[in-house]
Amino acid sequence: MNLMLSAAATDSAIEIGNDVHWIGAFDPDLRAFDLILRTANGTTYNAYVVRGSEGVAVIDTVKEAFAGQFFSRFESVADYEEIRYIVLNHLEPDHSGALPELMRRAPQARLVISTRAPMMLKGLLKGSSNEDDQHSGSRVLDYLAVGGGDRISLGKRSLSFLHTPFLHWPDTQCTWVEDEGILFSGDVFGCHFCDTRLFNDAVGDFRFSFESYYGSIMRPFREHMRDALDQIEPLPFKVIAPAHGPILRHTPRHYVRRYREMCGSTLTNEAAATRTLLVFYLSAYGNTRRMAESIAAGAEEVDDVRVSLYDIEGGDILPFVDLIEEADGLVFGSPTINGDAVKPVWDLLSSLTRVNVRGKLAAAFGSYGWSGEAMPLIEDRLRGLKLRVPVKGLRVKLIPTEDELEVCRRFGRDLALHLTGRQEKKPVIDLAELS
Ligand SMILES: Cc1cc2nc3c(=O)[nH]c(=O)nc-3n(C[C@H](O)[C@H](O)[C@H](O)COP(=O)(O)O)c2cc1C
Repeated sequence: MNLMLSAAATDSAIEIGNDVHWIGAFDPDLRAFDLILRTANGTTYNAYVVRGSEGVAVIDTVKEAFAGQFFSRFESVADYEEIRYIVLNHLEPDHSGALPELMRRAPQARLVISTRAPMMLKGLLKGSSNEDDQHSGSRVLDYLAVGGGDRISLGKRSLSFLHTPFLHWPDTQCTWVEDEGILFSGDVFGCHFCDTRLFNDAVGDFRFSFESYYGSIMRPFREHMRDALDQIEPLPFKVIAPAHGPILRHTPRHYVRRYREMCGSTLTNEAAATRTLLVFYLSAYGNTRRMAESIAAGAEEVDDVRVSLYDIEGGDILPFVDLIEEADGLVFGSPTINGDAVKPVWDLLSSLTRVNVRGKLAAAFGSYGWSGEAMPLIEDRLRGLKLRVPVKGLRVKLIPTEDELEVCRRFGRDLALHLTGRQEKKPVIDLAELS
């Protein structure tokens, strides 16, 4: 069966509840989303229209290139003059792309955004170049900013809002249609999976995509996710209508439960009371390895600190992401090769964008021959990732001597003491300056 052909043939709205329709777009050819997420069979941009006794509300739009599908589907169930509200659950361009044109077609409509959205609205619309768009852009700034618990009315039916910021943009919110039990959850519970059968009980198996979307997009914000789930779980929802992928009408609570599991603690750390310090390194000739071992040994001397030492040469770095998320301190060691740190270290540091590492303690070290760029470059990256780098990094020229290994041991001890808040006043000797 060619699922995409059937989609192309019918650009009409799909009913998802009583007077509630999906008017989104299918994008079956997309293979990489936002540069970071690979998709197996594309994605959908989900937009919806909710009818009340006094007009309709549109919830989200689609990516600009797919506006044709969106407008056709809208026109199959409503007229532009009927639109009272255009609700954007967040302003990301894949959901706001058709907004300027929709505002032009429905000049009476009021834009409804979260209280965190106005600061970004102007920035998103300033790209409009022709006069009409400029005009709609300035109109768009006449918005209604809503917070948690606020309500807008369509006569007998009303829409209310959940304040769920940072999932995954600062301005994200969810929209709740109580009488139908439909939660329009934005990107939460979404995934990149394109199947025109649209509902979770009708489409192919999309679990891999649901999980990887959480892992790449939502995971860095898991504290915010827990707050959002606290608000979502008590709702008597029958349908969850996310902004991408299948609409969850069959056992939607399973997906909420899965999110709760995924945003819980990833590990069972037997020594939960201790602080954890992870030391990652690579070493071609054993010099950085000797430094790593001495650093780990020094950290081990401090009570209540559990130290783990990992050689990341050639291995898969993904398993470390869970460990990193749970750890209190991270230390990275690399020799300098051709004026840089080596690739597995950069790969591991790149993977840190998948988790929230802000504020964790971090440090860098490594052996070098003459220029020694690796350590300062790693340190810069750690600071860029908003890690805390309280102890200056450590470099040893070529093979570490016993004295230099002793400095490494003190460096490790110093880091561990910082983790426990018991740091000593005396700073570690700066080997880079001695050599
Ligand atoms: C191919 C190659 C390139 C290197 N490039 C540099 C460099 O650009 N700057 C530098 O300071 N050291 C450079 N070195 C020296 C290493 O950093 C030095 O030998 C270091 O002690 C190796 O540490 P390891 O045993 O932990 O791998 C280079 C070494 C190799 C083998």
